[in-house]
Amino acid sequence: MEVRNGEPFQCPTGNQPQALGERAEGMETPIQVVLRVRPMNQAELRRGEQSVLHCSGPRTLRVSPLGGGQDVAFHFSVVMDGARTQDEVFQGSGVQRLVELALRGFSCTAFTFGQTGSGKTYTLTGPSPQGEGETVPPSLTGLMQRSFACLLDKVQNVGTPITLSASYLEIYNEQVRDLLSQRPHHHLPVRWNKTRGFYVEKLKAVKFGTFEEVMELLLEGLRRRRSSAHSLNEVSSRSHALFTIHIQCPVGCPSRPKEQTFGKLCFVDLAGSEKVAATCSRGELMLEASNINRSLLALGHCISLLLDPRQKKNHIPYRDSKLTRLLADSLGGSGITLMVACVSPSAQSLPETLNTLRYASRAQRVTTRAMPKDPLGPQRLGLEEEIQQLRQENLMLKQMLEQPLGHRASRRKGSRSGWAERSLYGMLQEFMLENQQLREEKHQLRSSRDCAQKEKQVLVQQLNELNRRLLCSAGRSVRCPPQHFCSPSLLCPCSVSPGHCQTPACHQVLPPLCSCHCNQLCLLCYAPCAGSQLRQDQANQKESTADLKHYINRREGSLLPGYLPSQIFSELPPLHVFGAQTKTPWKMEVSSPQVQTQTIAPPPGPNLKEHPVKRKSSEWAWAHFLAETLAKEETSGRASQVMPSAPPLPQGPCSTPWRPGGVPSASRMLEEELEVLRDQIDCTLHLGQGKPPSSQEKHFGSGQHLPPC
Ligand SMILES: Nc1ncnc2c1ncn2[C@@H]1O[C@H](COP(=O)(O)OP(=O)(O)OP(=O)(O)O)[C@@H](O)[C@H]1O
Repeated sequence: MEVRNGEPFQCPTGNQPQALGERAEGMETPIQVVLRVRPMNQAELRRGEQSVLHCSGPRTLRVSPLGGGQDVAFHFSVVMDGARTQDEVFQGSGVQRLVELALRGFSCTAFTFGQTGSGKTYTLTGPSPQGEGETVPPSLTGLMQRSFACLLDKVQNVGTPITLSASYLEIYNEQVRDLLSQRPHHHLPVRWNKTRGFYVEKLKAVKFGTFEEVMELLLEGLRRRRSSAHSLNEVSSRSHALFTIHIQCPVGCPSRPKEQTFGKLCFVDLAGSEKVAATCSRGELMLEASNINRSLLALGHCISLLLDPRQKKNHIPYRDSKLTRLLADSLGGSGITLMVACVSPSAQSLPETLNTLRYASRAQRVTTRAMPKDPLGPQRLGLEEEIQQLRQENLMLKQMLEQPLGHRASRRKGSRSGWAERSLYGMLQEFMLENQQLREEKHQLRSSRDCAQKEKQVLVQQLNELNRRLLCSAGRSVRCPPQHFCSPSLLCPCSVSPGHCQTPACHQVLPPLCSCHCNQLCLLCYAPCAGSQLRQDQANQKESTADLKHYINRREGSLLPGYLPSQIFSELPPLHVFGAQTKTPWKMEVSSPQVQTQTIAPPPGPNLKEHPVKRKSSEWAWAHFLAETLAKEETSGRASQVMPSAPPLPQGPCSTPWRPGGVPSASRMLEEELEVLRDQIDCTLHLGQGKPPSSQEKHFGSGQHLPPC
């Protein structure tokens, strides 16, 4: 391959688009590039600018730089200078061949490219109408009008009904507008699918059958197309415009008699690249110029990548702009493309002209694999039917989604989509039910946990109380000698830290454990009990002791003057001393809902009869102890011993005179009396426990402990 100007050069072979059509389909075919040089316009002539472009042949353009530099040659399929008429351009550019290929089902594109004011719109549509209602002279009409006429002429000659329709859109500031719509400012989205490639959704396609109809559509779009004036062009297009004719040929068409074809002929009038400084664009013009240049840059980038076969197989960034998306098929797909590069001969425009020439040189090396628009032929019919079915199914599913759930589930039984839907909704319902069950289970577990915690608190409280009782029982298991009653080594734990709790509420819960001073602590918190109650109890204790002393003296005093009672009372545990010894007052009476304080009826005595205070079990425990001691001493004969330290017998009336030798009978009487007293005490104590005393407990001996509380 020959290399010119540093780039590979493929020698043009005349009317290449026509040669393309004669070649086999599916072959790699380069983009055909026609270069048109417009004549110098009035402004350039007024400024006296020189021409730097020279056509040295039908396919060669030479650029002669100012200052006498070396000429640079560019070669294209066709090169046309400014003297060529519109008809010559149409005849020589190969557009007619494009029309033929479009009728055979190919997707054909002719687009113009160049800087602003270089003649692109002029080449495609001719000069702008000079006034309202003015039409372009037939001699000046562009490639489009001539192509329309050519197409309609061929269609009429085919003899079979061919459906023609046209759409016209512009890409203005990267927004697609329908130029045939009554709402041209409404933006249309660009979509893609496998069968159509990129396409504009909801783009209006208007059927036509005559030249007048299609010209009406063209003029309608041209009127709506955005254009503005700047320093280089009074009527400068500010958008890329795509006018597309859709050609639908039925089966039996001479070109492809066995299949239906869908050809396309698209004319693209690109907005011109421009330097903002040169056009003095400001505001909206500058924004438009920015968008135009950006999209043209994306187009040039795609073309550059399409030059490399490896890149072409990988990824071409068509999505960089709306323009490249809509030209994707024409550039790298199955279309046939003709590019008309327009340049100005003026030396002032040389930099932009060189850019256009380089751009066009690259573009003509891009190849497409030309294929009819509908290569599948009959298979397409089946695909279309399937597409139609899928569309209906899609529509149906959309309607079902809009319906209520229950109604939806009951419908469409037996169909595949209905089965899938039922499965999904069934699973959803199952999950919801399971979720609800788990929530309820969680709630129940929480309730059980709370109950267990409360139960645990109660059990811990009970355990503490049992521990306390156990410790108290352990401290009480060794009987204290009267003189060391509740010695410190045997103190129950509550006595270790007396006085730490002054809360009286818990002091009334449990019965007294024993008669030691641990009894005078709170059974729950081990705090000392209230002082007023202690004083009362001390008083009661004194009275109880006095009553007992009096009772014994009354019965035995005359027989054993000054001995037995005095000994007994000298050994009495200092109940009254406890209160005096301890600074903290003690409480002796403990009551609870379960165990009520038991009153004991004392033996009648001089003071007891009218004694208003009832005896408590703790008090009578003392009496029980004293009586038991007395009985033991009487039995062991200690009663004959005389205690010098014994206090004198109390003096008082005595109904029974004392007789020598009467001690045994008196002892027996006393023993009987003590037995009665013992029974009463036992009964009282067992009543405090809520059970009757056993026979064994009823006759516990002197060496036995007091029954547990
Ligand atoms: N071959 C030609 N013969 C005579 N006049 C021409 C030719 N080409 C262009 N002109 C004139 O040059 C002016 C600019 O042309 P045109 O509007 O087609 O440029 P353009 O490339 O489309 O510019 P833009 O990109 O700004 O739209 C117009 O007045 C047009 O009539």
